Amino acid sequence: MPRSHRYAFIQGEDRRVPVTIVTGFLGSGKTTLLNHILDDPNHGVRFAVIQNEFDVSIDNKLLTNKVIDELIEVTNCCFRCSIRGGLIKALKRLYRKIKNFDAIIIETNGMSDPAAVAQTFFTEEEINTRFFLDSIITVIDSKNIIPRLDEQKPEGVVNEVVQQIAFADKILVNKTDLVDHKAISDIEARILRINLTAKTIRCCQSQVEPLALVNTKAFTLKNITTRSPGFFHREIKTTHDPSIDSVSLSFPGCLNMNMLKNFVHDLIENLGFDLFRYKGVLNIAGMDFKFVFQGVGFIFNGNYSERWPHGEERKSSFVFVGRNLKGGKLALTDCFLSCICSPVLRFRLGEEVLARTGRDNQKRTFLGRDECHSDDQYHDQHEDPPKQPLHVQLDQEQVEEGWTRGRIIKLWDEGNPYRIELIDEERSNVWGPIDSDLFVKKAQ
Ligand SMILES: Nc1nc2c(ncn2[C@@H]2O[C@H](COP(=O)(O)OP(=O)(O)OP(=O)(O)O)[C@@H](O)[C@H]2O)c(=O)[nH]1
Repeated sequence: MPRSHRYAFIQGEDRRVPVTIVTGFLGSGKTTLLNHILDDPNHGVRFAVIQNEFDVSIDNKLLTNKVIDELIEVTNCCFRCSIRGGLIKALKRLYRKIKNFDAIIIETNGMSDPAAVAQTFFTEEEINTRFFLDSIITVIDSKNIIPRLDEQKPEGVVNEVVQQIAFADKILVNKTDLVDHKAISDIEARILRINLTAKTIRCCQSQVEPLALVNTKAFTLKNITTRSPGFFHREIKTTHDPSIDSVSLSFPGCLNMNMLKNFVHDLIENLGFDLFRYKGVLNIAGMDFKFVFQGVGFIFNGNYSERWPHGEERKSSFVFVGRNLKGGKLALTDCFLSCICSPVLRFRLGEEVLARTGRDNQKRTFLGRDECHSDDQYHDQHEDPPKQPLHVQLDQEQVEEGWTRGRIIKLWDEGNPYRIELIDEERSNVWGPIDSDLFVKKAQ
């Protein structure tokens, strides 16, 4: 449906705007759902989106090029605190623009209590006159949900995942591609034990027909007060699980991609399951494109995305949320900061150097010529963001003795400080991954 033919939401006397709350644990697929709804050209609905972010704003950077009529970000002082105060302000800001959209989607931050968000629509008179709570949708990650449900919390601390399921009107059992049928049935049985009335929908990549989710009037006071008799009088608790913490930072400077690969690889291998969610946008030395990464547990995803706009300060930002990060908190920040490198290199274009290629001149320490792109390919590739998945190659243990004379033929080649043509029969090309004597040194 073309966007000029608006979907008629207003029926009868009720001219209020429907609000959908999307909740779900960290990394379950909420932003994926939002993107799916916003990308769908058929519904013709104009959306205002309110995103509740961690300390560092990264999610709106992941919602790139979307048709959003209003986007408001609500950043918490602490990633687990209630978003209510910020939400009320955001909704009031939307009063003035109410003609610009047909529906609102609120994406909560994964650790929020959906009941606290829902209460806003009943305790604030001003909000209740213009908006109504249409439904609470909880997205769950089929791969990780069971251990999260089974987690033993300290006395008085709520299990966020149980809360999110308990208050849902619809539950999207997402990431079904990562589990088998039996696991999905087990998950649905567990959901039923917590919430008897919510409709469950199995999906992959949060692919659910948008109009089955928005303006369905699935939220009813009868349901919520049956599930939670104290809903209206419920005190919003902010008792946090002390073992869950977040680390975030935004900092200037450019990062050496190869150092970063080593560090991220080790980090994920060591902390694995306890890393609930991590994401970031990084400024990689020698690259004109932002490197966007995100992950849940052991599943890491990273790629170059859009070009850094002219005039925008190139900064790196990241956020990690997990269990028992405390000890590693400083180490985590330090590791990122230790990957900052100087964009000014020690050697110049054309200069002769010694490249560390390994014993017997195997020349495979960095990169064989066949794997390097020709200059034409390089330029072609840079019209679009280069696709360089973050996977780890550099292992100091594997670097054997052996140096080969070569000539620098390119500076900052795909995140590597040097591309070197070796002076040998094959004239092989290798990358100098870090500007250090460990890898590239002055020719004698
Ligand atoms: N394999 C698989 N991956 C998925 C699926 N849905 C989402 N993902 C991936 O899971 C990761 C987290 O997805 P998001 O949509 O960002 O999750 P989120 O709930 O918004 O995360 P936070 O807001 O950070 O808590 C991303 O890397 C997605 O690409 C799915 O159905 N299958």
